[in-house]
Amino acid sequence: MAKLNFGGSEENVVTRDEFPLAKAQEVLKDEVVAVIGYGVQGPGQALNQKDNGINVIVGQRKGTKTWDKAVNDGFVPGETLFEIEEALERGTVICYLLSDAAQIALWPTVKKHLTPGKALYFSHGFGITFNEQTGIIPPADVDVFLVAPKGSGTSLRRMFLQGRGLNSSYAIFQDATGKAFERVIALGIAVGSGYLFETDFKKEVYSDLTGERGTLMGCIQGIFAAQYEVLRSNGHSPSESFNETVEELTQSLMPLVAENGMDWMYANCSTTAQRGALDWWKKFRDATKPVFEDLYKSVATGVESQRSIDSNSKTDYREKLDAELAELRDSELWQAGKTVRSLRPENQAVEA
Ligand SMILES: NC(=O)c1ccc[n+]([C@@H]2O[C@H](COP(=O)([O-])OP(=O)(O)OC[C@H]3O[C@@H](n4cnc5c(N)ncnc54)[C@H](O)[C@@H]3O)[C@@H](O)[C@H]2O)c1
Ligand SMILES: CC(C)(O)[C@@H](O)C(=O)O
Ligand SMILES: [Mg+2]
Ligand SMILES: [Mg+2]
Repeated sequence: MAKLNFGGSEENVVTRDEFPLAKAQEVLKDEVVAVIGYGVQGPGQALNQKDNGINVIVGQRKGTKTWDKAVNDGFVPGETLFEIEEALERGTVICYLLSDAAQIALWPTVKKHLTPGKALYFSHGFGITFNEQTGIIPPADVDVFLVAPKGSGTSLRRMFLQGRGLNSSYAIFQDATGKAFERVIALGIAVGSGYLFETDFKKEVYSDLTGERGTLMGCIQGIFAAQYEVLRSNGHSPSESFNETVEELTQSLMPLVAENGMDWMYANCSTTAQRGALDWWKKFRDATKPVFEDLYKSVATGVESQRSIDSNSKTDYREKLDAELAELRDSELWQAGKTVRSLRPENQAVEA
């Protein structure tokens, strides 16, 4: 394991150089990896493992759309695709990739099949950290660990197909066999991680819930909406407001940040823009920091996990989420975005 310097702090990181795919295949050669759940992470992780030569099976409810999706993706009923209980029975590693809320309902069934020496794998610290809310308390004689890809399962799969890798964090909650470390790292490599950085279950879930509610998803939509509304109320057209809020960010500036950091992106903009951005970023930090403090508190006190469990355990949770997504999609901002996206030359070429 390499110790790398992250801005002055040393952290443990496992890279593909020290743990190549061949080693992962060797560690997992006698394992049956059962992926339970085929939503967003399920397909990404199951397909990457399949393509990496791991003995992977999928557990799904027959007659569901996701069962059909697994078949279309190449999983064969009776060979590599089974009803959930049968997959739980066959699996020596159980990748528990139902939604965090759904994991609660299926837990008694999963627990029944966790015989000594098996491994219980999560992609989030949620179920274990908030076990007073979830009731997920594994038996002592199984390994329990997580590999949490830091991005969507869709990106995990796309990047794998491009020969790239998404970074993931890993954590071991319970090492019953003495082999938890090699098992979790092998799985991390097999699911398509570029590298794996060490954390624990609580830190993973606190940071993840904060990030997705914060800059990654919640906050970014919030600041997009705020700037767009100010531009619109001052007489700017929808296309101009959208371009100056979203399109330029995703198409031009964020790729520069991804490539070489914020100062590199700044340096590739005018000195006028640099002067203004350097003057204004601290005001935005100071304005939003109290909101982030509230958010972290809400995560750490279990308010966010409880809200997620309560809303996503309802039978109509999907319809409710879809209705709220449609509201976003139908807003002027994102409708303007739809037209702007259609004007991208590469999209016009596709339509032609
Ligand atoms: N979505 C992501 O890209 C992502 C990224 C990192 C970590 N994670 C974590 O990975 C895990 C899986 O997340 P996901 O987003 O792939 O889940 P998801 O919301 O897509 O749901 C996964 C599966 O659960 C099934 N399901 C829902 N309710 C069920 C029930 N009552 N009984 C049986 N099956 C049911 C769904 O049909 C689906 O097949 C979670 O712990 C999540 O936090 C997700
Ligand atoms: C993809 C995310 C936001 O990183 C993940 O945490 C999730 O919950 O879907
Ligand atoms: Mg998350
Ligand atoms: Mg995340």
